[in-house]
Amino acid sequence: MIGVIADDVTGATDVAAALSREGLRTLLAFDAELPVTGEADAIVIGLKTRSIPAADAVATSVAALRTLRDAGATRFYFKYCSTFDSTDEGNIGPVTEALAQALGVSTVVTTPAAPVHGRTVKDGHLYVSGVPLHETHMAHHPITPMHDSNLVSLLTPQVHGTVTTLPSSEVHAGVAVVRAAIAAAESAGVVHVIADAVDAADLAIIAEAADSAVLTAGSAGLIGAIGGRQRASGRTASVPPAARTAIIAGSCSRRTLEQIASFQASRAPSHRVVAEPGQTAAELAEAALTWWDAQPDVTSAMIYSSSSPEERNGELPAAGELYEQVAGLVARGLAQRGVQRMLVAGGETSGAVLRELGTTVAVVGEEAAVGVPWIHDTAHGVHLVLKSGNFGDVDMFTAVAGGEQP
Ligand SMILES: Nc1ncnc2c1ncn2[C@@H]1O[C@H](COP(=O)(O)OP(=O)(O)OP(=O)(O)O)[C@@H](O)[C@H]1O
Ligand SMILES: O=C(O)[C@@H](O)C(=O)CO
Repeated sequence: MIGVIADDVTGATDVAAALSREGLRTLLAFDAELPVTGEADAIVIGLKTRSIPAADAVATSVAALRTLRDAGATRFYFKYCSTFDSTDEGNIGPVTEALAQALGVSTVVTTPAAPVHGRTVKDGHLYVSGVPLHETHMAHHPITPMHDSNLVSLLTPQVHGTVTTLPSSEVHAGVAVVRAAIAAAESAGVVHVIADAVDAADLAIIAEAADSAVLTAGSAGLIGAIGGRQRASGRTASVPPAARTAIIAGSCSRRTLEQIASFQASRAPSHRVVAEPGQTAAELAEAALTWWDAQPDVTSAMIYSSSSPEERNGELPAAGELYEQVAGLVARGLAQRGVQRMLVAGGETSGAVLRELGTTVAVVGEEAAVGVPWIHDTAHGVHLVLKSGNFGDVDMFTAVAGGEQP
């Protein structure tokens, strides 16, 4: 069985979708330590470790590894963001090295390439739809602004071990050559091998070459290819009810801002959360819920704090954390009001929502967009779409919320 540790919850659903797409029965959990039970080909544990202090991220990830081992996992994957969201302190490097150490693994093949999401790695550089990472909106990310596209330069300050690349010339030479390159890296004491990959065929070669690897790392791309090589017992799907949808957006990624604008252009109601100095999360959430209560009770509606880099200039320090708390409290209030369908935009935002809802496990359903599945928290009766900031078509909010009204 495959065990995946994901550094945020939208990333976890992205992986769960990739594995389900390959026919693997996939369980999704959101607690590092809670035992996971149930028949599965893969278990994905979604954490909220991307932007916390590295030591905490390491401790939580190693705890999740123990949980996955106890559940019967025999090979492991560390899922980080396809835009390599991290800083010089981590957490991609420290977590990879801690997991490797815990598993007795000396060399880890790693790649953020996710061609289905437009992420490719060429000559050790990361591209988003063909544009070098640091020239994209990721340069303005509120938590992990990315100012470089060279993955060796990005990873090296985060790690103790040596970092090298697996160039596309070797990937294209086929499985035997890649296998030999990995073995050579192992002999040379290299810890991190960053693989080039621009399409599914490249990932398939890397996955086959890494067939015996106990630990690999990257985005949903490589693990999807690894999953495609496993025996699959057939996915389970859970269908959300046709009911009004609440959209909660905290992502400030460009695509989310476009989706918000498109939803508003469709004349759907929306409420913007803007914190004034001294206001608490509870007050802001209460105001948002009062607004929600005033909407017609069949209407899908959106509550959002997302804003452009220019708008965020005037924000209070620590605004991000405040807005995450607001999102969580709003979700809890909506669930208490019987709302069964929620779309949450943003990984950190989604983590806060799951925490407030008390969601610890979920069943993976159909994809609302590529890499964005519906998930069903059966314990709390809520169906959720946890959307990575940059994922989904521009009209995704309207598509998820519209046409589903009773
Ligand atoms: N108006 C705002 N000003 C400052 N920060 C904000 C504002 N609105 C939201 N935020 C914060 O920005 C961060 C957005 O991160 P989040 O992970 O939710 O989105 P994302 O990075 O776009 O998504 P993903 O990680 O899935 O790509 C959160 O901490 C959120 O609370
Ligand atoms: O890899 C990605 O881009 C996403 O799964 C993600 O992690 C967003 O938070």
